[in-house]
Amino acid sequence: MTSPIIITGVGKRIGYALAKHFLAQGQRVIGTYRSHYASIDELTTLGATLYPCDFYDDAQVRFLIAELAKLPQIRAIIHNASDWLPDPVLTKNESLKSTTFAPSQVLQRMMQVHVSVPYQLNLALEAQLRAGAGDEIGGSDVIHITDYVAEKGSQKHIAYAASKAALHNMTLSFAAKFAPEVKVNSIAPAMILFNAGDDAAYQQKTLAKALLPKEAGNAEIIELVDYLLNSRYVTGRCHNVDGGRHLR
Ligand SMILES: NC(=O)C1=CN([C@@H]2O[C@H](COP(=O)(O)OP(=O)(O)OC[C@H]3O[C@@H](n4cnc5c(N)ncnc54)[C@H](OP(=O)(O)O)[C@@H]3O)[C@@H](O)[C@H]2O)C=CC1
Ligand SMILES: Nc1nc2c(c(=O)[nH]1)N=C([C@H](O)[C@@H](O)CO)CN2
Repeated sequence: MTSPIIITGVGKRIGYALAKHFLAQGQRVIGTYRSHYASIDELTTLGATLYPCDFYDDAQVRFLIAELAKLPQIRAIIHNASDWLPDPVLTKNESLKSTTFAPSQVLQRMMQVHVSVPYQLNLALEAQLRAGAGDEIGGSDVIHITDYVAEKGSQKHIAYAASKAALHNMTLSFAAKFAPEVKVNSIAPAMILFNAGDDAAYQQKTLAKALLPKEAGNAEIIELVDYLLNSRYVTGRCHNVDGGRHLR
């Protein structure tokens, strides 16, 4: 039985595509999901081991960690799960415009899903990651999927961007802590996949932000993950997949 690759947030889009990709390679995949879609049943049928876990629920996180800590070794952890929460809109006449969460709740949630849970999983699974390297320097991996806005900031997703910046800072710390067996890298995407509600005006405005105005697609992430997993010398770095947004 091969050492598993753990992927968080496999229910849809990039996480789902990553899980399918590794299953097709014959790789053992362990995934976490929050909402149950038909994709979850499909991944189970394809042989994935899946754990339901809402990262906002501490009891579910504790159970997930306890289960994963039973593994003897782990080939890689890909921290993909993410909640793209906008900042609440406040007006001087209202303490809080009709929005779902207060500012403190938005920041707490962003730090929980993008920082606290990856931090807890990395610390809890250090021994398994080192064992997963076999006898090879750089033989196992942690990948933090951040966001281009971690370096640029965002006027409408301040808490989200700050939490992604914190996630990348953990790449620096864990890369030093886990070497030489384990490589730790960030992948910072920009425009990979639009969402169903993104209208033509939004899409045109967003594409125009990059030198290469395109919706990159899952393959850009999958191929970079494969490159990092096959490397034995790349660690502690951020790998941008952003169409040259920084030069626009
Ligand atoms: N798509 C893009 O263009 C870009 C993506 N990225 C990053 O790439 C990664 C993948 O992106 P994408 O596939 O679009 O992400 P999505 O937002 O489409 O999916 C994220 C996954 O994480 C899960 N998730 C969200 N909140 C929680 C939670 N509290 N507990 C457990 N799971 C949770 C979601 O579950 P559920 O289905 O229940 O909501 C979903 O399966 C993310 O880290 C994202 O920030 C960065 C820049 C651009
Ligand atoms: N968890 C998510 N994070 C992000 C998403 C997403 O759909 N889910 N989407 C983006 C956008 O594509 C943005 O990069 C361009 O508008 C950012 N993060």
